[in-house]
Amino acid sequence: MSSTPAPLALVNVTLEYPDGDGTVRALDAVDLSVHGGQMVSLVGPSGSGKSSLLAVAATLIRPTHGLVLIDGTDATGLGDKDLAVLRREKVGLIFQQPNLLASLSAAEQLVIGDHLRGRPAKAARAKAAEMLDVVGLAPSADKRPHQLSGGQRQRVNIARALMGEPKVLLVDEPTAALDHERSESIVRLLRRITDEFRVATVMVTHDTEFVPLTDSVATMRDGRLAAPVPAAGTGDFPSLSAP
Ligand SMILES: Nc1ncnc2c1ncn2[C@@H]1O[C@H](COP(=O)(O)OP(=O)(O)OP(=O)(O)O)[C@@H](O)[C@H]1O
Repeated sequence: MSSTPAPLALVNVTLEYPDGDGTVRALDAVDLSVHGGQMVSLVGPSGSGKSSLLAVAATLIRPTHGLVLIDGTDATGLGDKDLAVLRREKVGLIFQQPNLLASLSAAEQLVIGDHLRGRPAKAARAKAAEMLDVVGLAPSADKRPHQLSGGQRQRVNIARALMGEPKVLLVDEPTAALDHERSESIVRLLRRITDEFRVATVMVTHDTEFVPLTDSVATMRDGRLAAPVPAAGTGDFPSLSAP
């Protein structure tokens, strides 16, 4: 066993939102630990707390109680500035909608936010080229969003999330806007990235057919998270062993 801390650990996390005179408990004593190279599917009915869990893990929302450990650092103990740095350096976020800027090329989408990391422009451009290559988009580096397919735009989104070499990748419904074939290739890409970069990945998904491509599946219900179970055998996925 390695003594390296899990890149992502939520310990007894509770999140309450104000609701009229009372509160809604969106997360209720959630424990989750994700290791480098591990990909966890997060499933559960609408309103069960999946987006809340991602937002807390991303340090975008502070939990009401509990600890959020990112690469061993307790995010709940940090001020806003340090939190922003931690997020930028350790966490990659991939939402359903790529949110790309219409006037920028694929490469420019990756470079534009990168100056906040203090990387020189030339190195940022080289990193962007490298990451576009990782997601199979090197030939499209100069294309703007309208010249790319939905799947390609999602690949740009993924490449952008990798620019800071994150330890944690949080992915919210990455295939919601895509057809079956493109959805499968996006989940396979996330699987490969998780393996190659040894990142700790949590993917919220409604597409349970892709769950077997991940290592384990954790189910949310009413803000409570059941302990993850192995994903293998949770669905019929004949092409699972294909590269
Ligand atoms: N900003 C908010 N203010 C008040 N209540 C909220 C807020 N955001 C979420 N909630 C409530 O918290 C609970 C969990 O919501 P959350 O969006 O995390 O669930 P979800 O599983 O992601 O749902 P979906 O699959 O529909 O996206 C729900 O009862 C929801 O109504």
